[in-house]
Amino acid sequence: MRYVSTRGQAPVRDFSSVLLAGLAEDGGLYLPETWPVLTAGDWRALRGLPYPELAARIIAPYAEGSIPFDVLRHLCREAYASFDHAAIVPLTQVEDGLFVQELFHGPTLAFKDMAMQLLGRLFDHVLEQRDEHVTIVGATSGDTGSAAIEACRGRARLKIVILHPEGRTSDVQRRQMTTVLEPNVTNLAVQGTFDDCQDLVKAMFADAPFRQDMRLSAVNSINWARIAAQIPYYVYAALALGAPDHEVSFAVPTGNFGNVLAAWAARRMGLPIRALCVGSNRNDILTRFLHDNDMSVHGVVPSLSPSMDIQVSSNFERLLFELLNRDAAACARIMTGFRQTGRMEVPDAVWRQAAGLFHGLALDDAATKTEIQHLNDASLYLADPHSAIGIAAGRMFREPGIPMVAMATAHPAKFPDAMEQATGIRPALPKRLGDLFDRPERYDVVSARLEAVEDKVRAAVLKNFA
Ligand SMILES: Cc1ncc(COP(=O)(O)O)c(C=O)c1O
Ligand SMILES: N[C@@H](CCOP(=O)(O)O)C(=O)O
Repeated sequence: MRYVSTRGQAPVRDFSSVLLAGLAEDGGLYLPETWPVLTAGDWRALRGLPYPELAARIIAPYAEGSIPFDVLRHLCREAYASFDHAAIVPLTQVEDGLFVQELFHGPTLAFKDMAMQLLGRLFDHVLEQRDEHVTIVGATSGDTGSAAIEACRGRARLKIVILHPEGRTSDVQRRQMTTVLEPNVTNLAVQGTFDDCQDLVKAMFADAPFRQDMRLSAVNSINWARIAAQIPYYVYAALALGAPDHEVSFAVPTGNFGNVLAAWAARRMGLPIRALCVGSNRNDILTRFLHDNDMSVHGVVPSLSPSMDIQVSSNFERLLFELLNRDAAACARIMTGFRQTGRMEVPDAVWRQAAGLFHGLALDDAATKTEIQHLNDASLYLADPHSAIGIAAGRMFREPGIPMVAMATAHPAKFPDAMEQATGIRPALPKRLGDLFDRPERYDVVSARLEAVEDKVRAAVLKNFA
């Protein structure tokens, strides 16, 4: 499979090169040149497969020409071997027609492990083949960072530098990152928001000499491989609930728009998905856009669901490119304007298409707590604040006769303070993380200035690859 940039000015690449490149050189995001489409018979043949096998078969067309199928299958088996649940992504029914798919049974207790455990292994495989090293730089609002660090720790050909917004993650999330002391891991606490961290990562990629010298690579969902590895769980849920013979809807708590974009990709592949619903917290730019074509950046406000404290949703660019019929020049123009003004001018026809494709619901903290309480009281289900927002969106847009699957994206134990406020319960971390608060931490605080962050990255690289 070959990949093109949403801004049309970067080289067309294969899967392995897209994996290593992360962000395209023109600032755009890579997308497959064509979408693989499966027939009803193809979907039926996937029913009942163990998750690792299903994942390998769904990802295979995206990796074709780069990663042989046997290698991909082996990496998928390894990636999901350490998950705590036999089903990997179990489905639970919480109400009539409303299901929850738990994506948090991996090593760091959030859905990011679903892709990251595979990406770490893919990086190793490709770097080994090419005899190369890379420096991964990533931005996190709490979960991507620990999942990426866990997937990359100790890998000889990788150096990883993660930027988190100082004081804006939960303590559990921060410690899951900063207590990993392997020499190839660097944590930077940026004096700013997640949007600042993400901007800094993109600015490092835009600094061509720095990008080249440091051999930068990305693990955020700007990297297409992240999205590809998030498609299989939608397929798994849909097949379990009757696809391809019945439609299924999905509700996804949303920040950077990567998870729900993977659901949209599954639909492009021919999976009969009826509704796609996004849930936001008070950082509701996507909901405002879907309701009123108002994609304007307001300041990021802290919430009970810190991983979704995001205003600039990077993956929206991929949807925009598609809705513009892949007009890369128009996409580049709109994205450049957005960067300059903080407001995205989306043509009315494109907005109408987007609003027809996605439903949106925003919950403030009070409504999030009410939803957590309600699920605990009425369904004996303990949902973390992010998952609760997705479940509320699912309930809101559920239709009779169509199963609605809400994505549970994090374990409630990652947010004990919020859970206690909502339910009086402080969920316990699994045994393997029982001493998390006794482990020593290591991180540097840095201002949200490009030169300051580049200096830190340079120092981290020299320290380990010298
Ligand atoms: C727990 C949790 N839920 C939801 C989201 C939002 O997902 P996305 O950024 O893919 O929209 C995130 C962060 O990305 C997260 O960590
Ligand atoms: N919510 C994420 C933010 C980054 O999202 P990504 O999917 O683009 O990596 C986090 O928890 O770090």
